Amino acid sequence: MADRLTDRSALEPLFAAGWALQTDRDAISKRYMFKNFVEAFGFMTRAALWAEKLDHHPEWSNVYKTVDVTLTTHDCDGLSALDVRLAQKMDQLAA
Ligand SMILES: C[C@H](O)[C@H](O)[C@H]1CNC2=NC(N)=NC(=O)C2=N1
Repeated sequence: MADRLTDRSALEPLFAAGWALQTDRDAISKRYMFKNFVEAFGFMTRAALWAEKLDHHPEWSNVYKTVDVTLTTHDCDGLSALDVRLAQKMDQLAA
């Protein structure tokens, strides 16, 4: 079971990389834009395998070449270190 993130400084590099805190819940979101649908769906496929490996899963949606991602930890009802890890991994995969 993941613990709620107490050291919020871990989020600063993610804000610099385009992630933002949601206003209505303890969650971070980012919009990824790709060249086309195949690039967007390829990203989702690779991210899904990492999500499964980390046993931590995104809330996300895809329209054509746009992927909207929200990360939070349902088990602790807020952000945990797992969200930071998955956000970093997704940024690597999208680069
Ligand atoms: C039983 C299972 O490991 C848990 O329910 C995991 C699965 N994936 C998860 N993903 C996310 N985002 N939050 C969770 O709390 C969570 N819990």
